[in-house]
Amino acid sequence: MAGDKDAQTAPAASSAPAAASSVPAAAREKHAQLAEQIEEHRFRYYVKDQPVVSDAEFDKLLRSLEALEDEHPELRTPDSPTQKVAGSYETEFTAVEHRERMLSLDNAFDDEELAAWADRVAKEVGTGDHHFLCELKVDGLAVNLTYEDGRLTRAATRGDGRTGEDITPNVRTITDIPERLKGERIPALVEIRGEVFFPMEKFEELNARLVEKGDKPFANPRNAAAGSLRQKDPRITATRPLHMVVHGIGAREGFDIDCLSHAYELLHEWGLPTAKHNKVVEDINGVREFIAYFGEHRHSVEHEIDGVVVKLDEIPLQGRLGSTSRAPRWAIAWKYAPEEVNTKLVDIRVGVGRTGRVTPYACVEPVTVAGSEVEFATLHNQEVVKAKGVFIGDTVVLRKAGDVIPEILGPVADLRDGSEREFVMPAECPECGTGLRPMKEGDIDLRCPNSRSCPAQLRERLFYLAGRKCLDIENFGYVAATALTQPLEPAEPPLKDESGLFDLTVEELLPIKSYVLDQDTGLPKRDPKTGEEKVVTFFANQKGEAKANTTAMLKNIQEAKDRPLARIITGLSIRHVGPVAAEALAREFRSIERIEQAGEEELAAVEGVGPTIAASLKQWFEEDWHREILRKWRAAGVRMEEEGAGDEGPRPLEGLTVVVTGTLEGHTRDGAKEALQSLGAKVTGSVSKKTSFVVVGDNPGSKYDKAMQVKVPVLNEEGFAVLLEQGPDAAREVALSAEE
Ligand SMILES: NC(=O)c1ccc[n+]([C@@H]2O[C@H](COP(=O)([O-])OP(=O)(O)OC[C@H]3O[C@@H](n4cnc5c(N)ncnc54)[C@H](O)[C@@H]3O)[C@@H](O)[C@H]2O)c1
Ligand SMILES: [Zn+2]
Repeated sequence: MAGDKDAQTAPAASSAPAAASSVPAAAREKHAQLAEQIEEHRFRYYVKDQPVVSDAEFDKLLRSLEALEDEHPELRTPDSPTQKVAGSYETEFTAVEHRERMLSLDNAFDDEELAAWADRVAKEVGTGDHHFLCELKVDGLAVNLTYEDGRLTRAATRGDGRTGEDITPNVRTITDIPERLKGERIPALVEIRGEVFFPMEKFEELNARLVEKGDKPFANPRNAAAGSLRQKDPRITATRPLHMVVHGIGAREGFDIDCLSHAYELLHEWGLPTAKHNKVVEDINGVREFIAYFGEHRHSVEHEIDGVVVKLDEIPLQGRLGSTSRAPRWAIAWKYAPEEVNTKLVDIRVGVGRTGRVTPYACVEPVTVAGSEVEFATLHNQEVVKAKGVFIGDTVVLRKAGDVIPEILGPVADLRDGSEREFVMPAECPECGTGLRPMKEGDIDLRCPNSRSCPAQLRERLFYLAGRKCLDIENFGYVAATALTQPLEPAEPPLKDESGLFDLTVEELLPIKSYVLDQDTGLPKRDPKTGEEKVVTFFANQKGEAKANTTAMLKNIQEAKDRPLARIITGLSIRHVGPVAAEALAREFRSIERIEQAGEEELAAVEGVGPTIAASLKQWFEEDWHREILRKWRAAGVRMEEEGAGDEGPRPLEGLTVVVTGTLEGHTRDGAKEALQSLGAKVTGSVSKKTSFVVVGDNPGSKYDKAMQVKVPVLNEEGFAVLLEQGPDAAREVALSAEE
């Protein structure tokens, strides 16, 4: 084996140039170099579980080698990396032979290659009926499970396809994998192939644990799966949340099957973890649909996927197509655009948000991933930075999944040279210099407590207030927010907090000169030509008159006074009070004044509010300058009440607290709620002694029992109508009361 391994790391030696070769020396040398690099990467990937390049980079190397061999077929010797499944390495595990070879897969990188493969299949299998089985390509590591008379007797990694590593004790710790198959038609022998994976949502936790112990964190979940499974001590494997998905069958005895898809059904009955999303389709269009569908729903699958594997479903036809030394001809892998890339973590800086939260973020060497260029990635808080085990200067794996904001998965620890340094959370706000602190005991997040005049917080608040979720003021973006709160000139900004927003005059705006700040970093943008910080006169034109946008902005600000109450509340940037809570508050209290007057418990009882938000609201109203904002806005004519709140009809149910449960005929749940609320009742979600009535429809559930327990009057459909039409006294008379 040792000799074998040497040959793996120096393939050029074994394919020494034949004297009369027509291949130019340069091409030969290039080939040798590429082959060596590839073998090195494979070793790091398969044996050390610590690759130093991304899969995309690796695939590119392999493709270049293939291209070179296309050009000079003489270079395509049997020991070229293009012809082999992977390396045969000597490792800490006992080597075991697979009964049937475990192969890799050929790739299709575009529709043309996919269609060419489907055509080739059709040609080879003749005119007969055939189907394509579409499977998801699970991103993990391949294992081979041998079951003899239904008992798991061995588990192995893929290795070079013929010989793998014996990892039986480790695999026995995976709960998905049955020790014994159950059910009928259990064969004398069957090799089950599948992919072991590590769930994304558990990944951060694992790295945090490793870092705490002083061990190297993993760069991504795939490496975590491989590294967890390939542990010398299976007790360590047992602590890792590994799962498996079955994706193939190897050698078998006493097990005749016509289609792979049918075989999976049987495997499922035996208790094996088969895939949930497989689909048999008629033709290449069906394949395309499957690929397109999961391209869009990639992240609603329970494991990471990096593509789709298309297989000929009919097993006899698979046999007719056969395999190359590396891959079956009856299957092909379609790879989605990679979501993970490697890049350099140049720096970690901190940004200050609208509620004062100070968030570290990563500045990386710009890379393109999932179609867009990424320069920054959030790191959430100082604990997350520590838990991820990343240092400034590290090469890191950056992930951008769908619409999700980019994140750093982990460091490529094997590339460290000692120059990397740990991130230290600053003690002071980068924008106003105030000392940072947690707002209450136990908080991980550090905040800048200077919420009124910290320029970053004010700028962010104002930008949010003018934004879509709140006042939706057109022509009022990040530059306007910057210019109004921290201009270069004049020295006094027009706004020192948001109280004066509706009193702005055009005269105040015209002289303003300001930087253009980058929203991601809060730093001034620079002119690409001169390298100097950009300064703009944002509101005035060259003649010193108001720009059309400025006039429009001022007009839009005035119009925004009439936005619905919930949007005004959202715009106050009260901690924890997002649009949903603001809606609930507006619906329940119908005016800012009533919210201010409400007790903490009363606030907390509102569905969608709760104790955290209630406490935060109370705190907010305690600040003088917050109340000043409300006073000035009110004076400027901003709507502080729900429409119709002042002139509504009688509120006969004022003071009542009602719970609605089960389905009521003639009302939706919300409809019933609104009817009650419009008459002044408060509607809550949980029954207590303070509840005035519980309205029950069909299938009322536990709230009904609770009502009976605490002896709250219960109203059925009819009782509910009485309550709405005749009020609480009449309703009490028709209530179903608890049996004494
Ligand atoms: N970053 C690196 O340094 C490095 C080094 C070596 C390999 N790699 C990566 O490892 C991957 C491994 O290459 P490979 O040769 O195994 O080829 P591959 O991953 O492209 O395809 C073969 C493998 O896919 C897996 N698979 C997942 N779902 C499957 C399904 N439904 N049906 C069948 N098989 C399924 C099987 O384990 C099979 O062995 C590539 O993505 C490559 O980029 C990376
Ligand atoms: Zn600050």
